[in-house]
Amino acid sequence: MEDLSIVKIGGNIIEDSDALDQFLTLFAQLPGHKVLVHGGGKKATQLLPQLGIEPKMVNGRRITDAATLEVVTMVYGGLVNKNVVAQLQAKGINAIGLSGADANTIQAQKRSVTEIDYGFAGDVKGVDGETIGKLIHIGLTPVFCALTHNKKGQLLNTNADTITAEVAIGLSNHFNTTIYYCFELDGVLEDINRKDSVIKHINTTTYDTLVAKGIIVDGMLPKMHNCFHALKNGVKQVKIGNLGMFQTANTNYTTLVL
Ligand SMILES: Nc1ncnc2c1ncn2[C@@H]1O[C@H](COP(=O)(O)OP(=O)(O)O)[C@@H](O)[C@H]1O
Ligand SMILES: CC(=O)N[C@@H](CCC(=O)OP(=O)(O)O)C(=O)O
Repeated sequence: MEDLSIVKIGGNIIEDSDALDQFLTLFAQLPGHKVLVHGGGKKATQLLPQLGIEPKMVNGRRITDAATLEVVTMVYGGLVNKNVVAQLQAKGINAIGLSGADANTIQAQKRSVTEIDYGFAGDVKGVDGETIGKLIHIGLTPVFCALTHNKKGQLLNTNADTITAEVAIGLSNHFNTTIYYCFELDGVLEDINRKDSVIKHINTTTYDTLVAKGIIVDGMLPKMHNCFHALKNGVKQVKIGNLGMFQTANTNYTTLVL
């Protein structure tokens, strides 16, 4: 099987035009088959109050009422996705922007209501790895936003880290997949105030200790959960850090192991 890289770009990079340009240059240089997934949660959180809608997050996931769904559809599927695609085209990459509804690539179901009603938030049910693989084999580079659908006409908002893990799992029957979760730091840090305190390897046991010590918190919690889920379901490697670092001999990033 051929190798394939799935790269997730974090919200803080999307917000900074210079950092985004640098990131997309590195992504364009990445050899072999590749897929990009982007979020944009930060942009949505900034825009929602300007439109009179209060942003609400619980455990790193957005409570998505009907008005919020309209805004995130415009931001993730429109503004962010189309800008990223246009910038990749300018760098010689034949990118194609996709939501999960496009070519029915990612089906999801509305998250069931337990003690929290997340509204139009979607849990992924299935990924059509074969169709995504065909797009890749005709020379296209898929760029996924954080939107899925339920195949009954309803768009759903799905965490971009989850989309990354599920698309990687769906492609693992067709490629040897490696996930790179990229954000503004070099990896998971032992001390959030010391950028050089990167933890090089995390397994499920050390993860539990890091959570118990309060070292891994906030957005890092669902990200790490997605990392282990991917490794348990056919993804070969998961790395967290900075895309520039992965392309050098420097190993000062975080590698997840089971
Ligand atoms: N131990 C840690 N090391 C690094 N980042 C951490 C850690 N614990 C929590 N974080 C937070 O996780 C964030 C990245 O996850 P997330 O909020 O999902 O952002 P993104 O959209 O950039 O992927 C970091 O910006 C940081 O604030
Ligand atoms: C359901 C849910 O939480 N969806 C996320 C999707 C965007 C995202 O994940 O963006 P980042 O990766 O930049 O955080 C949200 O609306 O914030």
